[in-house]
Amino acid sequence: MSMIEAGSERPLRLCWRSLHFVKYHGLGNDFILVDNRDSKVPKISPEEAVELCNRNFGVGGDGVIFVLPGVDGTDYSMRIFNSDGSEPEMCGNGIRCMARYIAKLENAIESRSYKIHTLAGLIVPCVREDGQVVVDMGPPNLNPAQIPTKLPGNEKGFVVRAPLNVSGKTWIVTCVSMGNPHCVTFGEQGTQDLDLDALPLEQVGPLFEHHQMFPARTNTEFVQVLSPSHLRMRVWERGAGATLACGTGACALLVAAVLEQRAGRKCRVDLPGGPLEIEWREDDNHVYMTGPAEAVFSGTAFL
Ligand SMILES: N[C@@H](CCC[C@H](N)C(=O)O)C(=O)O
Repeated sequence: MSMIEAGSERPLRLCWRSLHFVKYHGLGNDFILVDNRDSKVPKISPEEAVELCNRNFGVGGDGVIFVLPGVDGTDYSMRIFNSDGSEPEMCGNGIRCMARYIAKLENAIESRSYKIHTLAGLIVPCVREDGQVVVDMGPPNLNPAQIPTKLPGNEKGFVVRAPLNVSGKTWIVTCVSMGNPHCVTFGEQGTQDLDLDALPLEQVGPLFEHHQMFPARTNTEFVQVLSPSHLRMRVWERGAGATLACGTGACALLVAAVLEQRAGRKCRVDLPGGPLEIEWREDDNHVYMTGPAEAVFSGTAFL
């Protein structure tokens, strides 16, 4: 028999199982981290992740990240469930948090790199002694079919400065995958600069996320160019909504800014939660992200 708790649609559980977790954040993009090294299967379901991420009825977070055993010679594997229960291929702020968590679990006392298998391929974070984490995010993918987007590529086959009609307004967008899909815009057609503070993100964000041109939905970065080495962004994340930071998004916007000849290959990217240093190196075509990741608290959740 189940009873309904006052003020919620949730049945009152008469028995439950417990789950140890550690809460981390990367510039305010916050995650519930689970030590899942004893199993190849995540300890909780996507539905339970939705409950855990609820900021009133659960722990609260933008996602749940699992530290799983490595495969094919990697040290570990990462899987993540967004706060809506969907599973993205990669998570930039999240992998910095995971690297710090692994260093804690291993009682690492010096700088250490980890080979981590993800659904986006091999990602290599390095925890520095100052606590900053440098992540080799791999190469960007500009192939429209693999981003994926239905927007047509230009003469080089890339979606760069393409028009996208969003509820009657034409935005100019560049699409990049960092293992997960990103739609980057510097503003509407015919406008010079995007006023990020005036942007109605809660209204316009979902229109991009669920746009028919993005069969797997998309993360969307709205960008202001402060200088050729200094960018500012707000983000509407696929499966999480408006977040304070998006690491893969910061990488995608740097690539888009270079392709649109708005910035150089090494930039400071200001997100609402703080700055990241992003570099798209010509020698290996990889994107590198440097930023913090902090543990906030640990606890036991009841499921
Ligand atoms: N905030 C993350 C991105 C997490 C996944 C994203 N919501 C998606 O569904 O692709 C980051 O820092 O990259």
